Amino acid sequence: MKNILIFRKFPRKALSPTSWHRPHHLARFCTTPAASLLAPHRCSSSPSRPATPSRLLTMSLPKSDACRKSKVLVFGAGNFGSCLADHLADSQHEVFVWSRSPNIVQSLNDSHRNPEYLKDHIFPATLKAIGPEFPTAETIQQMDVLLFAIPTEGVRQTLAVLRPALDEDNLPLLIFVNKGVEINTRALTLEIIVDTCGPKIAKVATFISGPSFAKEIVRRQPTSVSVASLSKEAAQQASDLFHQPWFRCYTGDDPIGVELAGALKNVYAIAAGMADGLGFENNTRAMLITRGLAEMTRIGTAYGASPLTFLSLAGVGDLFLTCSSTASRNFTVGYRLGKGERLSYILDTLGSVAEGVSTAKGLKKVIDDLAVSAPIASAVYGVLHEDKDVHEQAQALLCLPAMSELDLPSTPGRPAQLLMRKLGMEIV
Ligand SMILES: NC(=O)C1=CN([C@@H]2O[C@H](COP(=O)(O)OP(=O)(O)OC[C@H]3O[C@@H](n4cnc5c(N)ncnc54)[C@H](O)[C@@H]3O)[C@@H](O)[C@H]2O)C=CC1
Ligand SMILES: O=C(CO)COP(=O)(O)O
Repeated sequence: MKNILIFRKFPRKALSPTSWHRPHHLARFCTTPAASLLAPHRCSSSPSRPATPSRLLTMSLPKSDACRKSKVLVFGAGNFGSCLADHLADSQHEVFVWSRSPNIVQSLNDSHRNPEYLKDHIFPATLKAIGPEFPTAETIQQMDVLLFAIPTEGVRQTLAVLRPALDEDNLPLLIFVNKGVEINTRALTLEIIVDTCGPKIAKVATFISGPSFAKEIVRRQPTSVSVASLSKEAAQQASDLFHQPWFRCYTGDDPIGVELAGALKNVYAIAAGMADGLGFENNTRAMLITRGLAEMTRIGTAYGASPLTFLSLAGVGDLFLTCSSTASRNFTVGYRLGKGERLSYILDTLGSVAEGVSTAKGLKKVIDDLAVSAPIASAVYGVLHEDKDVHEQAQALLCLPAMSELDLPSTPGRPAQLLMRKLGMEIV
């Protein structure tokens, strides 16, 4: 598979070695390593800012191209956009975050806080917020990296506005972290990029996905993610940008699988939440995670992704995380449905996006097109979008006939092949 590499090299100065040992906010907040191991870091004038366990602070990364300072623009100042902006600013990159909310822009710039998301967190003073107007072409063209942290339904519109500012011969690194499928078109983000920006740009787009709650990343809890692109070099550069001892990156070349895994696991997290809400216990959750993984792998293989990708951080890693924690918004939606709340009320009061709700709709069309067996995803779709009763759907699932445990489709690959053809590439 031949890729033409057209994005810019990071042209930035090398960081001082100490900056890899200790991100700047920790340098500001931590006094002695022993104190930092035992207690959250304190700022005299502001509330606590918990940080990395001190032993990690003494670890250094090998010197490489990663040690270059990049100019990064993050689209979206929700939970994940803010959290990744925080991480990159702490790694000494020059980071700008764009928000549609004037209140968020002002608060991030004036008090280094996001008034709507990660409210307890104090962001690095070097992080600059811009908006609510869309960034100008001049601003965009100054960036080495554009990072998209908005829900999938907003990606097409954002890229359409952005496209005229992109120069195909001098591209920034383009990184996407959303986890969803577009409802009406069933498109993955890679396909949305082909449609709005063309194949040359899509070939170097990079996807980051994995078990990564924003609220834990800002507390520097060790986290690992999959980083995938059709371009090996783009994946490596994205990994270099993000990789730290507390944020480990693993590269791969199956962006379709990584994207699908990230989108699908949200639907199974809703199923696991429903089971919890209905009062089922640990055996049931383990069953849902395992059978959910089997379904995800079947859908992914029928789509043309590698089945192995579903065993990655983006696959089983994220599935396990979101199916087993009330910190997951998707799990919470399911839990509240299981407890009898109405979906419209849950979504009105959730305060943040749960992508599994819209993905279940797009996914249903994908499952029907591929004629693949996905009873759990279909049951979730029934509750969310056909107003079916959650108890009845659970009962119907439990009454399915016994079946073979490992059953992958024999003729995999149609949608991925079509997508690769749009990209002017073939699956090898
Ligand atoms: N929160 C988390 O821990 C993680 C989230 N993600 C994914 O990242 C994506 C964003 O999630 P969160 O930041 O958590 O959601 P959020 O609900 O906290 O924030 C979303 C942000 O995007 C903005 N937005 C929504 N539609 C937009 C549009 N059309 N144009 C521009 N901006 C728009 C919102 O105003 C908000 O600032 C989702 O796809 C999610 O699945 C991925 C990994 C972890
Ligand atoms: O994807 C996530 C963590 O990896 C976040 O999950 P939720 O969107 O369900 O909160």
